[in-house]
Amino acid sequence: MAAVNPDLQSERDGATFDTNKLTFLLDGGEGMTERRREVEAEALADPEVTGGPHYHFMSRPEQYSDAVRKAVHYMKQAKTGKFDNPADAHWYRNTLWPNEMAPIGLHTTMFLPTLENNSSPEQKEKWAPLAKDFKIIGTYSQTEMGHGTNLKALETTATYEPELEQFILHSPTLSSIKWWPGGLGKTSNFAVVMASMIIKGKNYGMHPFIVQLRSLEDHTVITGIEVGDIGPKFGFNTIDNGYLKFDHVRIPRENLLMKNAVVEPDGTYVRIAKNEKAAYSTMIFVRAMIVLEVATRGLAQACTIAVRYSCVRRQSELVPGGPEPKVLDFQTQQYKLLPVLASCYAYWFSGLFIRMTYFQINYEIQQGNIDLLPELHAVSSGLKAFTSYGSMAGIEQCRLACGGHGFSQASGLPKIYTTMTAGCTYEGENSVLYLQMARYLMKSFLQAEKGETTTNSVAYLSKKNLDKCVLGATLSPDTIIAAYEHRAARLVRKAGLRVNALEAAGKPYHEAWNLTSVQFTKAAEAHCHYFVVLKFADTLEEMEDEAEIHNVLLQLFQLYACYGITNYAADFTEDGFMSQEQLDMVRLRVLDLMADIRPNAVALVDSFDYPDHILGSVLGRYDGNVYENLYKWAKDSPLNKTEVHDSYYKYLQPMITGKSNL
Ligand SMILES: CCCCCCC/C=C/C(=O)SCCNC(=O)CCNC(=O)[C@H](O)C(C)(C)COP(=O)(O)OP(=O)(O)OC[C@H]1O[C@@H](n2cnc3c(N)ncnc32)[C@H](O)[C@@H]1OP(=O)(O)O
Ligand SMILES: Cc1cc2nc3c(=O)[nH]c(=O)nc-3n(C[C@H](O)[C@H](O)[C@H](O)COP(=O)(O)OP(=O)(O)OC[C@H]3O[C@@H](n4cnc5c(N)ncnc54)[C@H](O)[C@@H]3O)c2cc1C
Repeated sequence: MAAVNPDLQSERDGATFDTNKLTFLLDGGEGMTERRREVEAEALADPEVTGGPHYHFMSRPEQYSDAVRKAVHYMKQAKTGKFDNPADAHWYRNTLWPNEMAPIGLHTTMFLPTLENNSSPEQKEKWAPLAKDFKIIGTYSQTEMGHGTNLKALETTATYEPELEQFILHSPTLSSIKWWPGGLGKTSNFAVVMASMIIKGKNYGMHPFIVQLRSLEDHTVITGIEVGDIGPKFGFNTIDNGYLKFDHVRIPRENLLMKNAVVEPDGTYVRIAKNEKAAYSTMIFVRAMIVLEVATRGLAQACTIAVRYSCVRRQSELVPGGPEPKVLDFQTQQYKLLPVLASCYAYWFSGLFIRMTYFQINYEIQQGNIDLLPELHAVSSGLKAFTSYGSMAGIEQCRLACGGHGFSQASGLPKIYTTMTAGCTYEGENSVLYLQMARYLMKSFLQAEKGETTTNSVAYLSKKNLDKCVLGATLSPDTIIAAYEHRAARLVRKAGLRVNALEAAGKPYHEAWNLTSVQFTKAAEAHCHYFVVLKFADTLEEMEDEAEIHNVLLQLFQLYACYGITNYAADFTEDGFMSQEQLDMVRLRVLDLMADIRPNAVALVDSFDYPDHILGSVLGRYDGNVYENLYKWAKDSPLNKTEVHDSYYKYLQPMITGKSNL
């Protein structure tokens, strides 16, 4: 391994805490870190994983094809049983497809979970082993060209025919063509298809059906089905997001996944699930996972790259006539990066929380207790929206902080950005999800107005909130939480009262709601912000005695909270809750906290523990040897394969010399 750039080494030498210990906390324990590192090390040593053509120097068809090669490698490994622990599989996949979507990504994240959670026991026994063993490869096909958000308006029909005990799948219009599902275009031979079920002329709404799309012998498309790739996108080059059109395709009655609703042979419809939105369960699962796995990890990688590079990059003067400083020593550079780094830690702890909560509540739901489903739906929707937007903005900030080299694919940042930003749209567009959370907030507000106690994430709505902020220079977590509670409660209340007032003035509820929806999305955002602050504070409180780590995490917590207050100053001050003096103090504390955190900046990103292969960045290399590797990168560019490019002979030569050597 090459020697570490002394500018980076000095940062590591100056850190006040042991990065390994912080890594353990982030991973959920020392044992988890060790196992992750083992899986990554094994993958990194495998030429099938790290070899192959250079991602950025391939065309899109080549990128897809190479991703399929890797998929086959993954499936062969998985078939040996080595990934029976889902976490192992996850680490392996992250190393195999760094910041890329795998062509079989939907198979593992949505197809298999839907089979497992929406099938009857007999169906699960039939389909899950086939999917687990990759004997069938599937995707989750819900969105249509005309509708992704409004699931009640999905047009694909599944019409039951009792005589033959079959459903007939059909795409009646252009807008009903399934559009976007990952891995649908070329890779999958099966899909869970969400279609409106019609029995004897009655529409029972969206239900999941398992449908074969392609032959298991030669991958040819099943008669009556048209399927293909939807073409180049903003990112996601390695995955074949697809379209799918049905022309009266017949499937057996048993292909309706029947955990939540059964259709008997004579066409009698029997609903089993207690909640009519039971068919939406896979979306909750994925939203809960996106917080940590997509939003936070993407941001953590971007922070790693930008912070390391900012300690290697020297530019301009800090002391007149003095040596060029590391750019991270400029206060403005710290202001670009350190609040983003603090938000990354904040999201991380919320991500761990929602992942754990999902499994706890889902277990209850599986036992038949659905009391906490609305809370889970609201929190997972809100956090998905809040963290994916914050990460998208943060990654872009990291790219800008890298100056010109940030614009090069060599930085790794464009790929991280385009992959991550899709998370603001898929699995529920962010505004739509904030509005789902807002429905929950409105209901909770009405409960609180009636004097009822609200619980869980909205417990603060029925509490007596402070009228005046008591935040002082010590920035104690309790006073910070109280300030965020006050802001969220006030915005929720203001929006709720406006709905009531508009209704009292004669507007129908739906109109009053739409006229308040901007306020409500802001209230939902404020609620999520409060929640993320709260979970960060909880983490600090639960930490065992690791004083050095506690100190630096407390600084990050305070920076996250203070930066949030300065960014949304009006929300905290306009009702007289926070004084101008307190706001001024908070603004200055942001600057002080950045100075406190600055010496640990590299250690804080090193603690994310990303191998260079996953970062895929010349700027963010662990060894900091940026310039020699930028030079090498340029030399490897396909345009440099020949001294004179073909286009010269084709176009320039005839113009310049009047002749052509072609
Ligand atoms: C780990 C990384 C993996 C990355 C890969 C991911 C690749 C991407 C895949 C996809 O994008 S798959 C497609 C995802 N699609 C969506 O997310 C669609 C978004 N739309 C919706 O979720 C819904 O349509 C809607 C916006 C929630 C509205 O639905 P609907 O019109 O049916 O609702 P209403 O009749 O208005 O009722 C709302 C009512 O229902 C409750 N509710 C909504 N969703 C759920 C749910 N999932 N679980 C439980 N309850 C739900 C909601 O709270 C309302 O309740 P009340 O307020 O009426 O009590
Ligand atoms: C990369 C990627 C991968 C995807 N993978 C899959 C997949 O594997 N399977 C699958 O089934 N789907 C997939 N999708 C589709 C995805 O789930 C939808 O695109 C997403 O749910 C948004 O729906 P839409 O496209 O209909 O947006 P629209 O709803 O058309 O959004 C357009 C605008 O309208 C606004 N809007 C819509 N409804 C409302 C409302 N009720 N109130 C206020 N504003 C509203 C939105 O906020 C947005 O600003 C994928 C999409 C992408 C980009």
